[in-house]
Amino acid sequence: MTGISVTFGGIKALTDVSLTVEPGQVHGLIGPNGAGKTTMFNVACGLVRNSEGTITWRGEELRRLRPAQLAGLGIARTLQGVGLFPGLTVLENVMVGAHKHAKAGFFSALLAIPTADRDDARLRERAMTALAELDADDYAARYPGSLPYPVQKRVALARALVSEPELLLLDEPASGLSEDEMHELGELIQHLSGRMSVLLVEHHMDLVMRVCDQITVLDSGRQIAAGTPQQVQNDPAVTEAYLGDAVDDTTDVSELAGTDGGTHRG
Ligand SMILES: Nc1ncnc2c1ncn2[C@@H]1O[C@H](COP(=O)(O)OP(=O)(O)OP(=O)(O)O)[C@@H](O)[C@H]1O
Repeated sequence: MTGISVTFGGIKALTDVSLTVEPGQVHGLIGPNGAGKTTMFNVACGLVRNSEGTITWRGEELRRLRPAQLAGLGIARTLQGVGLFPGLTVLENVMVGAHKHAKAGFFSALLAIPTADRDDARLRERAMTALAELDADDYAARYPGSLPYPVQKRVALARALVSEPELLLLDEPASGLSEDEMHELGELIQHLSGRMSVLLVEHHMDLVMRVCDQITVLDSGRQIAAGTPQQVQNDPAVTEAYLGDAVDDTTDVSELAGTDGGTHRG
């Protein structure tokens, strides 16, 4: 992504931000509240349109990226929160993520079209494999609403993984997780980077510093630093940006709590 700018109703949320997720690398996107991380992430998913800049994927410029195109491009994402379908079982939710691999497709399978039987079996197998990788296969027959939040997050991740993406976009995957669960998530992300690239938007610095190969730091919609975890940690501009945020947090943290990232920083 090169020279990305985004304007919301006259307000610039991003100004000339560039980042490249290299193959097989974990790229962290960090910054204080309201820095523009979610906006940049949403541009990468096709949920927000950039007013300037270019997105290049597999050597080709994507002129108009739409969320529905992602799977076909080999890109999968998880969003903040969980976003599972409450009326489908865990297994069915994950199968939705795999449907591009089936000839007839999951939806034909739901309609019980006979020719879909073989595809359905393949989908189930793939979905079960993804759930097993996330240690969530025991919950296959359960409904998401009956499961603890961290398990729901694992299922959402399984749904993203089942399409075997080349690039996985993760928006705050550690939110709501315990220390132990976060540690496991870190190990999983490192493990996954053996077979895909990862763009990680995350507030938990210890996780970011542990798993990322490269980090881009935003503040007030601008890129203020980029480099390895060590380079970024030693960058005075980064410390300064976070120090300012800590002061803000004491005043408006309750206002920010429970929002989905489209928050204003006083
Ligand atoms: N849909 C929107 N309409 C108007 N302004 C928006 C919208 N989404 C984000 N913004 C603004 O754009 C800026 C960047 O917000 P963004 O949510 O991308 O930051 P962030 O770094 O993800 O923040 P947080 O860590 O709090 O989630 C903020 O000033 C925010 O208020």
